[in-house]
Amino acid sequence: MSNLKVKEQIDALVKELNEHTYNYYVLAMPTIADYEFDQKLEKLAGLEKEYPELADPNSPTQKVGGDITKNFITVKHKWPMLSLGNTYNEQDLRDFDERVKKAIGNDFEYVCELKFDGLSISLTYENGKLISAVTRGDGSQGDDVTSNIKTIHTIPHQLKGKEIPALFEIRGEVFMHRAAFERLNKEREELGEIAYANPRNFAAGTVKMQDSKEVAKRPLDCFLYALYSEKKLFKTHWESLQTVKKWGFNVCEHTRLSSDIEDVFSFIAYWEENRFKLGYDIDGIVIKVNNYAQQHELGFTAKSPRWAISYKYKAAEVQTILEKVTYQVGRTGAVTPVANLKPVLLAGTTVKRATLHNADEIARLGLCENDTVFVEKGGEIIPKIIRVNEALRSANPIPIKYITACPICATTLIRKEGEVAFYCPNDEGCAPQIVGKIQHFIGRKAMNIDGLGDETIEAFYQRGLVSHISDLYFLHDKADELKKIERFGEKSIENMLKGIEDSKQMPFEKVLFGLGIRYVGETVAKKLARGVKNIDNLAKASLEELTAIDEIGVRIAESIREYFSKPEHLRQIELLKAKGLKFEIIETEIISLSDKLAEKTFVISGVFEKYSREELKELIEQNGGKILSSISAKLDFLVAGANMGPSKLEKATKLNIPLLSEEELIEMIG
Ligand SMILES: NC(=O)c1ccc[n+]([C@@H]2O[C@H](COP(=O)([O-])OP(=O)(O)OC[C@H]3O[C@@H](n4cnc5c(N)ncnc54)[C@H](O)[C@@H]3O)[C@@H](O)[C@H]2O)c1
Ligand SMILES: [Zn+2]
Repeated sequence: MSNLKVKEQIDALVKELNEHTYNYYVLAMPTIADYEFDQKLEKLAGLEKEYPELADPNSPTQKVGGDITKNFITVKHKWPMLSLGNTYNEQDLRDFDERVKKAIGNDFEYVCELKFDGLSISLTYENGKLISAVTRGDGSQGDDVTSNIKTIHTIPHQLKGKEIPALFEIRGEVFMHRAAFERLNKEREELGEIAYANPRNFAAGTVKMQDSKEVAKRPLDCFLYALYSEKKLFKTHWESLQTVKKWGFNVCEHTRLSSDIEDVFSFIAYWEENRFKLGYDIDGIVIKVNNYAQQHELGFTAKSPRWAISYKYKAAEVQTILEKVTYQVGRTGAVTPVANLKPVLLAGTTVKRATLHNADEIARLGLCENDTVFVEKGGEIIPKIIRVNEALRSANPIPIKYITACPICATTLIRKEGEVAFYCPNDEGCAPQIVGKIQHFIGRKAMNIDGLGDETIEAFYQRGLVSHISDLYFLHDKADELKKIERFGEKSIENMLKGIEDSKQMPFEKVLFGLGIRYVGETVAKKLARGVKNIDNLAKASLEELTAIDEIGVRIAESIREYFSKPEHLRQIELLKAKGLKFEIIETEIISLSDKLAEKTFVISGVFEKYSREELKELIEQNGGKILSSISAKLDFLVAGANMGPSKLEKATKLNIPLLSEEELIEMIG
């Protein structure tokens, strides 16, 4: 090959891999499988080795992938946070073992650990107290996400015990249990929000959120797996793991000390079989030379330690036949295609269905009727179709055509610009949408109506008793018809009617959430309720007015405008109002406590320890102060908490605006 050709190949690979790295770490939306990514990376490394003079110093083989955001303070790592070399096969691992032996002889042990599929975090403890938590970032510096990490229950804020070193760093992996992922992702889907592809992406997205209160609502966990300190505390990694466990850290129990590579292979084989029984995802195992002095002897490459390697599992996959594609219609009208498969055993469970996400996915796969497809069960709970086995395709394949009309009500589907999902716009006449909306309204997080369940709503709808939310409040006139429903006794009817009556006392924010406006989830409903005070203000608010409210973006604002443009929605609201539901917030009247802050203006930003932002706002107003929405020369004080955006800080400094801590503000009020 000519040098020019090689250079072209290297450049193309560098460009492609950098794009994938961006998709993976920054967008959290990889477009190729890890295995394929790693194959390409290996190919690049091979070319660079053969033609070192053509290598690009910016090559992804030379640096740790990751991102640093502008939303957090950047912190330099005391010890770089590196990646790990990886392999997918036995021979590579034997080669690794040989390299180690060549360097340090035969007298050593390995520690085998699970390779948790989350994101790495570095925690620093001073005098037993957690003082900072930083992401890997680009390996030499990362984001300070301390207040978010403090919401993780298994990470101790204060260590107990005597022999704890004054200063040390401990590293581990933040992840989300599969069950929590499934539950939260389902909630997101129901709200019409984009679902996360897997628990790792969900965990990574959560750690980088701006509001720690939101982070606290999403259950994350963390396993610790490496200790760093200036002083030599232990001789071996194994010893350090046993000890940090006693200090109160969560160390995974599935860790093994192996005296040779054969034992490592049995650990690998065991977890290849059993990994799906764990409540969380792993993507392989990690093997580390146990003795620290030997680790030191082996050293590092630019990107990873020479004393450790990961053995990654290829995602479990199997071939089967696509029997047909069916379509589900959700509460918001979104139509989701589902692949119905010839049942097949995969990683211990029988798979009959696989998600197809949307029309683009069907096109990407190029699916045809009766295709033989490869189904993969990665970390994800719902298996997915990876690709088609084209060799087994019939001579005249018929491509799967995404439906153009709703499978339930036959209305022509629409797709909004910039969105991937098709919708059935017939929200007033399409059964799953009608039933789904009422089910959402009565749900635990919305109106929480006692004595009513999803199946009852379905039965009521079938009998023509309800087709709108407001119909629930007319049920008391229909006692005779209710009695005719099987297994629906007098007592149940009474309970239900009481539940419905009681729901009239639910606060505005719950009613607003219950209406099921697309993108208006629980938290958004709360912010809106506080921002607009009542439904009439919301109905007439312009896009600008809506987006001026804390955390309300254009997408949500547009969805609200659209909701109120429909006469039927307005009619429903009038009916519900007439029935006595709450459509305005009960102002916790601003009780004037003092005028100590009179004529002073404040902006509150960041996360606070003692009070929520809302509480601080209330305190300021009760003492005569005024809240402004943005930093300008007019501003008197910036009340600054943790995790405040650096750009805000910069602006305030430029304009010479004094910063106040939570305590200082409280002191001012006295
Ligand atoms: N599909 C794509 O588009 C794409 C793009 C970029 C990267 N990737 C994937 O990401 C990988 C590279 O990511 P990486 O640099 O984070 O490497 P890695 O994830 O393969 O290995 C290093 C990481 O493993 C984690 N880890 C989990 N358990 C551990 C344990 N017990 N001990 C030590 N570390 C443990 C740590 O977070 C550490 O940072 C590649 O192998 C590739 O498959 C995929
Ligand atoms: Zn429909």
